[in-house]
Amino acid sequence: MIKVLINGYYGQMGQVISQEIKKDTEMELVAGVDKNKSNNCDDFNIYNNIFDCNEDIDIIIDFSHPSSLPNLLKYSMEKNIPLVIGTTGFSNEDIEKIENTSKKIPIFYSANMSLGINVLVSIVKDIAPILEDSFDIEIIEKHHNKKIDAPSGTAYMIADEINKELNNSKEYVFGRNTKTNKREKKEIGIHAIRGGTIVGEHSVMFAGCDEVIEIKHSASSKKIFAQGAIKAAKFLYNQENGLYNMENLIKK
Ligand SMILES: NC(=O)C1=CN([C@@H]2O[C@H](COP(=O)(O)OP(=O)(O)OC[C@H]3O[C@@H](n4cnc5c(N)ncnc54)[C@H](OP(=O)(O)O)[C@@H]3O)[C@@H](O)[C@H]2O)C=CC1
Ligand SMILES: O=C(O)C1=N[C@H](C(=O)O)C[C@H](O)C1
Repeated sequence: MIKVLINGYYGQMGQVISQEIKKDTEMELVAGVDKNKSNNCDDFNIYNNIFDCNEDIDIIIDFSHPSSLPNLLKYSMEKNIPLVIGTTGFSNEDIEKIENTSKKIPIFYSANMSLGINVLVSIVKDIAPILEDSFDIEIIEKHHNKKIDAPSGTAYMIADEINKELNNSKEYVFGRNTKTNKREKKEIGIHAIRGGTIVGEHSVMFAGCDEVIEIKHSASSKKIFAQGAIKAAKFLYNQENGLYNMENLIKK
């Protein structure tokens, strides 16, 4: 059995992942970490501080908050435990720290663990260079009203992947709000909507003259992310040090 610690255990994702692990025959949840909240549940301990955990852990799954990153990386590195990160809202410096730490332990990082979004990314990467000359690119994401970061990690990931295909020629414009400037060709517009219980929607629009192509992914349950994170954890368990993402998982 692969022994798992969930960081962000009492969060929405932490709870769904915990339920999914309970149904899994190859994995066992042995500890949880969450800020401010600790309860001794029936089967295992929940810690406020990851450094209080001395359990035997095979893999850590993190869906929490960027503030958790320094301790998470330090603990995983000191104990030599592979780490799956699903948290979003990281700064460029945070991403650099993740990259550096992945030279010492295996790390899997993806802002979106669903198969569908990762297929969407590969489609838009293919068509962006064909459409670039005559179509404007806009990304619209919609999420629940409890989401902290905006725009979503996935919206950034989609924009970055498109931009790489276009030789980083694009600039991002977030939520248009101007009375004096019209849209420029070099822009990718990124727009965030927050409301109710929307699980997660991402739409990439290529708007041309008299025609529009819109490619959209809609999540109707958090289970798709939890199941993706569990697959990622099983994949990462056998990997060498390095930074992995959904592309590595899908292509394996
Ligand atoms: N990659 C993917 O596929 C997906 C990524 N996400 C991302 O995962 C993250 C969590 O999402 P979600 O579960 O909905 O959010 P929640 O706010 O419901 O859960 C986060 C949990 O982490 C806790 N937390 C906050 N800071 C720390 C810390 N320093 N150490 C340990 N725990 C901490 C929070 O406590 P408190 O409430 O007290 O602050 C909360 O219990 C977000 O960044 C979200 O964008 C979400 C879905 C899919
Ligand atoms: O906070 C969420 O809920 C989600 N966050 C991720 C993101 O920021 O892209 C992924 C998913 O869309 C759900």
